Amino acid sequence: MTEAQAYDTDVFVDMIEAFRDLQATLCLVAPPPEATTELTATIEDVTNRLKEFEAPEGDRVARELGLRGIGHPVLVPYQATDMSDTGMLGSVTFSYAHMGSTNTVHGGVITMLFDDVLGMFVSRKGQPNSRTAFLKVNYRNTTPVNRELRMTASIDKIEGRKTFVTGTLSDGDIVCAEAEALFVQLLPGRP
Ligand SMILES: CCCCCCCCCCCC(=O)SCCNC(=O)CCNC(=O)[C@H](O)C(C)(C)COP(=O)(O)OP(=O)(O)OC[C@H]1O[C@@H](n2cnc3c(N)ncnc32)[C@H](O)[C@@H]1OP(=O)(O)O
Repeated sequence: MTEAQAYDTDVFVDMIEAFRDLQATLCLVAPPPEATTELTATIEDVTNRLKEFEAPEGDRVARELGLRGIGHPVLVPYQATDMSDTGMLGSVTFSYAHMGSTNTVHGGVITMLFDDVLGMFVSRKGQPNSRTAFLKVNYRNTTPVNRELRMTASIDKIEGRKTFVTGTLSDGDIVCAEAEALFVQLLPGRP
């Protein structure tokens, strides 16, 4: 993105934050039918207004790679707080939008987070243009929503086009989930 577009990116992230708040709030309410119908129309109005700004692949802000997890409406926003060539530390706070059973995070969302975080780390410190070949997640304990959790990622081995990585998600001293994954760098010319 150009410098002029960087400001617009910040404004876009504000909109995504507002959308995330909507998603989390939707998981907490029980509106009566009349209010639901009225709110549905309001959401449809917003969607139709946004459609006026549809853009070609490459110009879409949510797909801006540097913003992954933060500028994307579905991915989980996380912060990478420290990154070396072989390891990464980060933090993440899940919201009510990510809830499976009461106040705990849906397992599929945790797997999505690992795919995104480990994929980002492989792109930056392993081999760019890699895709997930496998991703195994062990759920060790339930994962709470609305609590800052710690993430780690590390590159264990690189063999040819293959980067083997592991990751953890912890609540203080409690390991919530662990992941191991293989990312394979695409052959030249592969879309
Ligand atoms: C800065 C901002 C960043 C931004 C960063 C953005 C981060 C985003 C992260 C999201 C990442 C995704 O979700 S990606 C989307 C989900 N994943 C996919 O859709 C991938 C679908 N699968 C594929 O496209 C393909 O199977 C590939 C690319 C994974 C591999 O195909 P290929 O290139 O033809 O390679 P292939 O010859 O089959 O395999 C190469 C080597 O890997 C091994 N291998 C391949 N698959 C496996 C497997 N499942 N389990 C074990 N080993 C495997 C082979 O045995 C071989 O080993 P050897 O004989 O060489 O020893």
